[in-house]
Amino acid sequence: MIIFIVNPAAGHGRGKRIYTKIKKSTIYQEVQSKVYFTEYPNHAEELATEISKQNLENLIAVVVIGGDGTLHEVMNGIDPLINVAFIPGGSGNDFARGSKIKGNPIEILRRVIEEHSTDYWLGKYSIEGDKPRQFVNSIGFGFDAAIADQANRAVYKKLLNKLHIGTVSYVFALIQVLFHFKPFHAELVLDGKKYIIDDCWMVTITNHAYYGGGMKIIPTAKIQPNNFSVLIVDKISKWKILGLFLTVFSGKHVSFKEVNVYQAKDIMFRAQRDVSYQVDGQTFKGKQGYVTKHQENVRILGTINK
Ligand SMILES: Nc1ncnc2c1ncn2[C@@H]1O[C@H](COP(=O)(O)OP(=O)(O)OP(=O)(O)O)[C@@H](O)[C@H]1O
Repeated sequence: MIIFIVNPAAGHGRGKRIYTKIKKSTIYQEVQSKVYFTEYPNHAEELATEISKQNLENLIAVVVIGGDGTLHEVMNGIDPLINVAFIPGGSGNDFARGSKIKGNPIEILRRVIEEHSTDYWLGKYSIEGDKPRQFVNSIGFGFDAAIADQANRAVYKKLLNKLHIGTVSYVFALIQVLFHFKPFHAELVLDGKKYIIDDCWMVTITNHAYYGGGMKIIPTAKIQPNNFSVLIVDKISKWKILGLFLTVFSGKHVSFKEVNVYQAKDIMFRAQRDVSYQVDGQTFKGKQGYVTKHQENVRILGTINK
């Protein structure tokens, strides 16, 4: 049996269109299934929690159709022993890029039924000592999160998304944030080693290479149990940060002298003031975060086996 959790609003209706297409396929008729549609923010998490309480012996996987935000919610509600699959229907879809989920939705569903899988290690994070939650792709503090925050709140985003040029809203937001952003003082502890960052622009902690809808934020980042890849940008000029965002799609930005990449499993971040941070694309404000790699793996179905 397969349980679908569909966010009909993801990707401006793409989630719903994908499920409609799947429903008409022959492979869908071959397998017993149940579907839940999300109706509001955090509903996917509630549904995943409910599903986890049911004793479903013949469950192959919970298949998420939506964006990275929906997957983030499901991962925070689901029992880690339940297999999860992801059919990208959002606007960013970085998890699909990072975990090699390729092909059209029917092909992905076929691989789910054939139980092609990849092990995946989530990140665990706690902000200001709050109850830990999990992230799928990345958590990042500073300039990039401020851009995402600005874009998420901007009135022009909806319009540009409708015109299918949503990325342009990030360019507008980048320019807006660039004018008023002030680097901050931060302290970072990577596996016990302390780093003082005087003019910190951003710190990003990732489970795989992709971010922000296809940017190769840390090109060398690999899915693995032991470490995150951590990117620090400091002491950079406003002009050069523009250059950084132009080269991030190719991954060439990591050769800038202001960009440093580390590997670490336990990370403590503390800024001197509240800064923007993003978790799997959702933006917030905070000062202090603790991030650690999840010990247990989850099994992601529908991937292209390596
Ligand atoms: N029925 C609904 N109507 C409106 N919003 C919803 C609904 N169901 C869920 N949501 C919210 O939609 C938001 C966006 O979902 P999601 O991140 O999956 O898609 P996306 O933003 O299009 O894709 P991506 O994160 O890959 O860019 C989530 O915050 C989720 O809580």
